[in-house]
Amino acid sequence: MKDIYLSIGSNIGDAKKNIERALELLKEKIEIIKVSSYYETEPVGYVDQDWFINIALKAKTDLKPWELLKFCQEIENDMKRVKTVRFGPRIIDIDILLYQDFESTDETLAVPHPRMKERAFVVVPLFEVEPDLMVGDVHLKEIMDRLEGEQIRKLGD
Ligand SMILES: Nc1ncnc2c1ncn2[C@@H]1O[C@H](COP(=O)(O)OP(=O)(O)OP(=O)(O)O)[C@@H](O)[C@H]1O
Ligand SMILES: Nc1nc2c(c(=O)[nH]1)N=C(CO)CN2
Repeated sequence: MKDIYLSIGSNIGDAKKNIERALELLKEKIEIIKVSSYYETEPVGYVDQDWFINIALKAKTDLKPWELLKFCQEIENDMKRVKTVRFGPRIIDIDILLYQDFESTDETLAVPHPRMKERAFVVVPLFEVEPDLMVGDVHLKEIMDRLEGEQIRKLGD
């Protein structure tokens, strides 16, 4: 079994429920080890949209990297994700952040996720799940300390 880290986000409808549904569907093929708190996060990239709810999780799986991508995309499709503008609103978005020590720069599957280090909505929940994580040769704590001031708060705070 390989260790994997995923990021999940939603900003349409009941975002928390959408994420809970995605977690249920993910459990069919991956063993979830730890899920972060739910975070309300300022939209990044395309700002004229509602805030997101984001989480990160650690899991174990026997799926190969591209099988995992396909599985995540099937869940997005099952949940009727409709593509609009780039970085725009979505019912559910599941990104593969890390897959054991696998590395790829392929456009269809880039791992470690190429934009994860600059995104507080990824790094803050991930830090909660695995504070000692290394991303390549950089400690996640160092990445956290370098983040710009993008707004993020735990749901309910
Ligand atoms: N690590 C990865 N996890 C998920 N999808 C990936 C990854 N690397 C590349 N992709 C590809 O990205 C494509 C577009 O994904 P998507 O529409 O979710 O992008 P986005 O969420 O708008 O942007 P971002 O990738 O910056 O989060 C997918 O078709 C998928 O093949
Ligand atoms: N806060 C936040 N902003 C985003 C998100 C997201 O999940 N959370 N996803 C995006 C597309 O990848 C673009 N912008």
